[in-house]
Amino acid sequence: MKLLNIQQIREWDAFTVRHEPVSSPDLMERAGRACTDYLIRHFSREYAFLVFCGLGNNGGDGLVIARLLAGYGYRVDVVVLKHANRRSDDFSLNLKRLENVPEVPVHEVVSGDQLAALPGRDKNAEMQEPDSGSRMVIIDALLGSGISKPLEGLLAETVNYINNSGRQVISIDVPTGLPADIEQWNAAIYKNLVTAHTTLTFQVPKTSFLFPDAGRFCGTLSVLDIGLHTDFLPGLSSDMEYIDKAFIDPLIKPRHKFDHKGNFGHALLVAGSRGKNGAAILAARACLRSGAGLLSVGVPQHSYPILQTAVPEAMVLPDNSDDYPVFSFGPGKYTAVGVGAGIGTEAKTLEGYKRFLQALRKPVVIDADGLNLLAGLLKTEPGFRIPENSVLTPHVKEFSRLAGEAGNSYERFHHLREFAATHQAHVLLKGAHSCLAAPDGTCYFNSTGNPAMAKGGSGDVLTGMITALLAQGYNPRDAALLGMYFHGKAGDSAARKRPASAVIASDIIEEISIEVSTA
Ligand SMILES: NC(=O)C1=CN([C@@H]2O[C@H](COP(=O)(O)OP(=O)(O)OC[C@H]3O[C@@H](n4cnc5c(N)ncnc54)[C@H](OP(=O)(O)O)[C@@H]3O)[C@@H](O)[C@H]2O)[C@@H](O)CC1
Ligand SMILES: Nc1ncnc2c1ncn2[C@@H]1O[C@H](COP(=O)(O)OP(=O)(O)O)[C@@H](O)[C@H]1O
Ligand SMILES: [K+]
Repeated sequence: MKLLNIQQIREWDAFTVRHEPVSSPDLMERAGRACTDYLIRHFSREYAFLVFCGLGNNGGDGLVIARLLAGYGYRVDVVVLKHANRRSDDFSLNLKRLENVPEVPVHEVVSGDQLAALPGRDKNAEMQEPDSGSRMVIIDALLGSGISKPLEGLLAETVNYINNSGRQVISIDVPTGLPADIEQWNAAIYKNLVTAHTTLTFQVPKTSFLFPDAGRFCGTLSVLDIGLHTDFLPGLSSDMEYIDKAFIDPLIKPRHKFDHKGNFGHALLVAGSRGKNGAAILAARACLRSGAGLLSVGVPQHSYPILQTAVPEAMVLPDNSDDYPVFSFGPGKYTAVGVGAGIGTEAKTLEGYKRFLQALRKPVVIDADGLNLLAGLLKTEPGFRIPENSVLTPHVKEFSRLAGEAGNSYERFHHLREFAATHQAHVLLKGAHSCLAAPDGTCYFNSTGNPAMAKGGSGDVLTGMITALLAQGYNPRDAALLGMYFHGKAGDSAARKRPASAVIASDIIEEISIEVSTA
């Protein structure tokens, strides 16, 4: 899915109105309907809703949601915040429609002192007397993608009220006060924003949601299809993609009846050192679960029995050293290589690693200490070149060793693009929305994964997965995208079986399933 800026989303909206055709109020109805469907799936009628509406179209969405929820028998109160004189036509129309639903009280707020009189203000009383009222959820439909400046006055006070309410907050389209385009975001200026538990956004994620500094205000993100006209998309230019099932499924190559292991490549992983054999084991298991035909693992000698025992499906290639790898073997006959997880940064490792990379003519994934050593090589040896067909998988700290520190996540994104282009490498910056930068400047943001994966060893699993995909003949871009997407998906499956804090990297491996899914 292409990622668009707000101007493009507005044009898409207008295109849909003209070409479907659909009236603008009907499109708003559709948006409100999609949110309501989500809400009734997630909340029983024991919950009540307090819907905060601004005077623009985001507020209009809130009014539709309130009307529809009431139709399903939920208790709903609406707060209309009179923060300006103007109101949008579709807002006015929906306020009129709500007049025909007498069971939904509408509270007009013109000044901050009225906030204290709103329903559900005393959460503690409700907790002590469970029968006295339903659990209340706040719907934030104050402002959406239309914000033009930082919030002040009544809007800022209301945002503050919402954030301190102790209630679950669900933002419609955009958390109020957050600029939707990352170019507009500036943490020093935008200080009054809703911090949502969930954001229900229309059609596409907004770019600011994907960067940690700004995206942290969104909570869990849910992208709702409101049926904007797909004919609009081919004519659009965007060098940012959001990777979802529709993008990924066509990339997957099927297996055929007469296939044999020789068709799926021979991967080589060079990983682990004394005290870090776990990295080699995790990468090796993940590699095998991701479809490599054969796997050899190059390890220092003390690791030999450990690997043979822990991963019987893999062959083990003992190095000419006891504690850490020195790359006494060459890149040889292998189809693809994964290098770096847990190898350490000893001088002898660096020496062997440099020779190894210079001789390498196969696709390679470089991770962890492999990246730290590479950062040193790029600094001390100006002529040193990253091998062709490389996929680099740094986390933020590793990336800053390669490309320098950045002041914020958007600046880091520019460094990422620049680095991928300069070195003609695919660089996958890991995080909540991992981002793959391709040498041609296109950036691909991941949609899968969750905080259960924030634990040592998750990255080693990703290395093993991408190595396997390269070994099977996927080009570096597709191997990195499939690895990134299915790694997150495996993490999501693992997190459905256990609390997030209890998920470990081995659980992610158990859930790896690289296939076209029906769900
Ligand atoms: N295609 C789609 O995806 C669809 C989108 N839809 C919905 O439309 C929403 C966008 O609606 P929108 O353009 O009316 O803008 P919205 O966010 O309601 O606010 C604008 C109002 O707020 C004002 N204002 C702004 N900043 C301010 C500030 N700091 N302080 C004070 N005032 C400020 C601004 O005033 P102005 O800047 O013009 O003076 C104007 O009056 C979108 O998020 C989604 O929910 C769906 O209904 C259908 C399909
Ligand atoms: N909050 C999160 N949401 C989604 N994915 C996450 C989150 N935290 C970590 N991950 C994923 O887990 C992996 C962690 O990798 P890394 O930091 O290299 O860990 P390690 O080196 O300890 O194995 C990355 O692929 C990252 O995208
Ligand atoms: K909002």
